[in-house]
Amino acid sequence: MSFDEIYLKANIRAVHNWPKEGVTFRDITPLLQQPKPFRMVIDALTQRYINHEIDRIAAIDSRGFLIGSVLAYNLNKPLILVRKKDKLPPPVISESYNLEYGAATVEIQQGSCKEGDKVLIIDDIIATGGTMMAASTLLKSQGAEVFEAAALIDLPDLNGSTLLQNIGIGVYSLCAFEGES
Ligand SMILES: O=P(O)(O)OC[C@H]1O[C@H](OP(=O)(O)OP(=O)(O)O)[C@H](O)[C@@H]1O
Ligand SMILES: Nc1ncnc2[nH]cnc12
Repeated sequence: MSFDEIYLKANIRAVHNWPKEGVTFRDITPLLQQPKPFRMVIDALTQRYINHEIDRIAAIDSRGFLIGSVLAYNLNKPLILVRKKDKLPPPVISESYNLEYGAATVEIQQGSCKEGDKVLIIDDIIATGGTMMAASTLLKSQGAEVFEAAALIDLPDLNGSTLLQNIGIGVYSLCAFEGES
C-alpha cells in the first residue's frame, strides 16, 4: 500500500453495524473536514484524467457530487448529475438497483449527454457496484460511452469493481478496504 493510500484510509472512519447490522459504513466526513486529504483526492483524480479525451463528468448523488463537481471544475468539463429519484425536473430517464443496505433509483436528464460522448463517472465508493452500473446503463442508453468509473474507495469484498470490469467498465479507486472490518 502506498503512503498516500494509507494516509487517505486513516482519514476515513469505520462505523460498524450502520446503517444496518453487518454493514461497516466507510464515513468520508473526517477526510472532507481536512483540506489536505481532500486536496489529495482531487489532485490525484485531476492528474489521472487531465490528459485524456473525456467529454463529460457524471457525478452520483450525493457523496459523488462532492468529488465530481470539483473535478469537473478542474478539468473544465460539463457536469452530469446522476440524481436520486424525483429530484431532477423532467424529462428524465430512470434506473433502479440494489445497494449494500437497500434499494434505490437514479435518474439523469434526457439530453444531458450526446451520442458518442466519453463520460467519466465519479462516486465516493464502489460497494456492490449497483449504483455505478445503474449510472452506466443510463448514460449508455443515451449513446454515451463510459470512459471509466472512478471512486475514492473500493470495497473489493463486495465484488462491485470486479462486476463492473467483467462487463467492460474500467474501474479506478484511490484506496480499498479489503478483508478489514
Ligand atoms: O456500489 P453500491 O453498492 O451501489 O454502493 C455505493 C453507493 O452507496 C452510497 O450511496 P447512498 O445511496 O448511500 O447515497 P448518499 O451518497 O446520498 O449517501 C455511495 O455514495 C455510493 O453511491
Ligand atoms: N459500506 C459502505 N460505506 C459507505 N458507503 C456505502 N455505500 C454502500 N456501501 C457503503
